[in-house]
Amino acid sequence: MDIISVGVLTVSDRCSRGEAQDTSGANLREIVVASGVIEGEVKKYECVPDDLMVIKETLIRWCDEENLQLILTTGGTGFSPRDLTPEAVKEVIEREAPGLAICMITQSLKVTPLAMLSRPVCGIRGKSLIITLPGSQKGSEECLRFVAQSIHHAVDLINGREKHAEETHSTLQAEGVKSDSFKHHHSHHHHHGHSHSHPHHHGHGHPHHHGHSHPHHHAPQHHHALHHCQHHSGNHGNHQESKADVSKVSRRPRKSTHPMISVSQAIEIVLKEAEKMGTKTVPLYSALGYVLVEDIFAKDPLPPFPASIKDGYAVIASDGAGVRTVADDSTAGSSPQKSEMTSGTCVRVNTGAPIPPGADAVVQVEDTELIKEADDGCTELEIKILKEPVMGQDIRPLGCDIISGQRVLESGTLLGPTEMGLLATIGVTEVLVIDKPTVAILSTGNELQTPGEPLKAGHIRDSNKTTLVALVQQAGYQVFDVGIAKDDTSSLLTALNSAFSRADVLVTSGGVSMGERDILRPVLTSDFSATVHFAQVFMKPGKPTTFATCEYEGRKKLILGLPGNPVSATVTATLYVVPLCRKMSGRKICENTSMKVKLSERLYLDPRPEYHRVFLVWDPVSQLPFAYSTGNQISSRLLSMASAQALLKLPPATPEVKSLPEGTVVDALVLAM
Ligand SMILES: Nc1nc2c(c(=O)[nH]1)N[C@H]1C(S)=C(S)[C@@H](COP(=O)(O)OP(=O)(O)OC[C@H]3O[C@@H](n4cnc5c(N)ncnc54)[C@H](O)[C@@H]3O)O[C@H]1N2
Ligand code: MOO
Ligand SMILES: [Mg+2]
Repeated sequence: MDIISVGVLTVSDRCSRGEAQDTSGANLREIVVASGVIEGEVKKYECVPDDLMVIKETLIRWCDEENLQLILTTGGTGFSPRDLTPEAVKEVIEREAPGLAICMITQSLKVTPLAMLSRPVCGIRGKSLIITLPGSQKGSEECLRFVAQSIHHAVDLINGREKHAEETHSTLQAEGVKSDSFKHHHSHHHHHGHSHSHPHHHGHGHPHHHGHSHPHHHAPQHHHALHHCQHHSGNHGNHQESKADVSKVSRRPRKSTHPMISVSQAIEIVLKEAEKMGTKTVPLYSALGYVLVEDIFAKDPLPPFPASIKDGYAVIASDGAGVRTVADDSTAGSSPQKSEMTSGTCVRVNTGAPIPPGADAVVQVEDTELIKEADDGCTELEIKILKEPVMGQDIRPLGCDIISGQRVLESGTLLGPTEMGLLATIGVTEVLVIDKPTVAILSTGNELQTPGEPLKAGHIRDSNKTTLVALVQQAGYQVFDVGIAKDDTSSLLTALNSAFSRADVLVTSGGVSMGERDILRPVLTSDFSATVHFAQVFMKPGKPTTFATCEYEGRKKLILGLPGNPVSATVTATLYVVPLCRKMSGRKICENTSMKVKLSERLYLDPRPEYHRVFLVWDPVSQLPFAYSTGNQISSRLLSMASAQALLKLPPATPEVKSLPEGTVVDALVLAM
C-alpha cells in the first residue's frame, strides 16, 4: 500500500483563537501517523476559524497546490449558524462522494441518535479526497474508522491507479462484511463497543467504476458544470517548474511591449475570440439564461377550451336582457359541461372557467341582480341581466392566446423567466440550448489574505475574488473559485493548471502591469504558449487589462487578466468578461446597454477615456436622468463603484477641453439596477 499524503484541518473558532485545545485534530493526526488506520503521512495540519472563505481557501490550496491525496476536516458540521464546513466543502469539490457520508451517518447512528445532527459532505477535487468529520474527538475518530477501509482504494481510483485499485477492490470484496482491516491497530485507542462493519454494497459485486468514469448526476445542482471536469494534464502539480524567467528584474522592459488599443477595439477582439459553445439538453427548471437552438411549437391550443374572462353568468346573447333561470355553475378547474344550454337559462361561471356549450357571452356579476334564491341562501335560482349582452363578450375563445401548432419561441431566443413560463404553459419540459461557459476566478498577489483571517503586516484582504465571483454568478454563469496565487511563477502555474482543468474561461486579477511581480503574461506565454491579444487598453480604470487565449488539453481557454485595483477589476469584468460569456453562450446581444445622461456638476477629464461611476436620478424637465458622481474615482476606492448605476463614458481630456460643465449630456453604460 502506498503511503498517502494527508492534511488534517480543524475548523473551530475557539481553537483558532487559542481558547481551546484542538484535541480532535491532534488525535486524527496521531491516528494517521501511529495507528495505521490509514497508511498516511500528515503533510499539513492547521486550525482555522468557522469561516466559509478561510475554509474554502485552505482546502483549495491543499488540493491544488499541496496536492494532498486525503483531507480530513474536523468540526463545523453541526446545525449552529457558524457550522459551515459542509458548505465550504460543497463549493470546493467537483464530484460528491455521498457514499462515504452515508456510511459515516449510518454507522454513527448505531452509536448515538445525535448522528442525525451531523451534516458530513465528502467529495473529490482534482486528485484530492475531502472527508468531513464531526468536531468531537470521539466522533471524528469513530467516523474516520468507519470509512478508513475504503480510503486507499478511493485514492487509487482517483489517481487512476486502476491495476492497484482492482487488487484492493477484490480484497475488500473478499473480506466482505466481516472485514475490519484495521482492527489490529487499536493499540492505545479506546474501544467503542460496536462493530466496524463494512458498508453492505461492497459485498454485492456491483460494477466497478473506474476513476474517471463516475457518473456526474449525483452532484448537487450548483455543481452542474461538472461535465467540464477533464482529466488533469501531465503538467498538473507542484512539481512542475515554470518555464518563465522573471528573475532578471533590471532587464525587464521599461515600456509596455503591447500597443495601446481602444475599448471598442478590445471588445471587438474579445467577442471575436469568444466562440459559441456546443449544445446540450437542459430540463425546463434549469433553463434560465440559456439560448435556445430549436424552434418551439405548441402542441395544443391555449386556452384549451373557451374560457370566461369574468366572474358572472354564461348566457345566450340573443336572449337579450332580462330574467334567466340559473341552471348550473362552472368554476375554474371543472370539466366543461356536456349538455347544451337552453334559451332563457344561464350558468354561473368564474374567471378561467369553461364556457358551457351553447353559451356565447358572459355577463359580469356587477351587471346582474338576484331575483330568486333557495331558502338556504346557498343557491341562486333566478337572476336578471341588466345590460343586453353582446355576442362573444368576456369569453376567451379556444386558442385565443396560443393556437395549436404555433411557433412560440424561436431558435436563438434567450430563456428568461417569461420564456420559461411559456415552455411550461405548452408542456415542454426539456430544451436544446447552447451550453454556457464555466468561469474560474483567481486572485493573485503575495499581499492578499482571505477576508476571515487576522490581518498580517503589509497585507490586505482579497476583495476582487468576492466581487468577481458574485458578478459572474449574477450574470448567470457557473464559477470555480481557484483561490489566491502568490506572485511566483510556480504558484501561478499551479493555479492556472487548476483553472484550465476546470473552466472554459479564466478571470484573474492583479499582476498584469509593469511591476517585476506582474508575471501573468510571461507564465501564460511560456508555459501555455498563450497568444496575448492585447495588454493595454486606453481607458481608466483598467489600462493594463490583458486578454489571452491558449489551448489546454485540446480545448480553447480564454483568459482575462484584469488589473488588481478593485475598481479596475470590477469595471473591466463588466466591460469584457460578461460580454465574453454572453457571446460564448450564444446570445445575440452581448454588449452592455448605453443611455444618455446629464451631468449634475462639472467633471474634470482624465488623459484617458474615463468610466466615471455615477448614480442616477430622473429629471422630469430635461426628460433625462441626472448623473451624480460617487466621489473620488481613484481605482482602488471600491466605494466609488458601490451603488453605482451607470458608468459615464467620459472622453479623454484635450488641450482645449479639460472639463465638461454641468448639464452636459454624455453617454453612459447602464449597470444592473
Ligand atoms: N509603472 C507602471 N505602474 C503601473 C501602471 C503602469 O502603467 N505603469 N499601471 C497602473 C494601473 S493603471 C493599474 S490598474 C495597476 C494594475 O496593477 P496590476 O494589475 O499589476 O495589479 P497588482 O499590481 O497586483 O495590484 C494593484 C493594486 O491592487 C491591489 N489588489 C490586487 N489584487 C487585489 C485583490 N484581489 N483584492 C484587493 N486588492 C487587490 C494591490 O494590492 C495593489 O494595490 O498598476 C498600476 N501600476
Ligand atoms: O487603469 Mo488603472 O485601472 O487606473 O487604475
Ligand atoms: Mg502590478
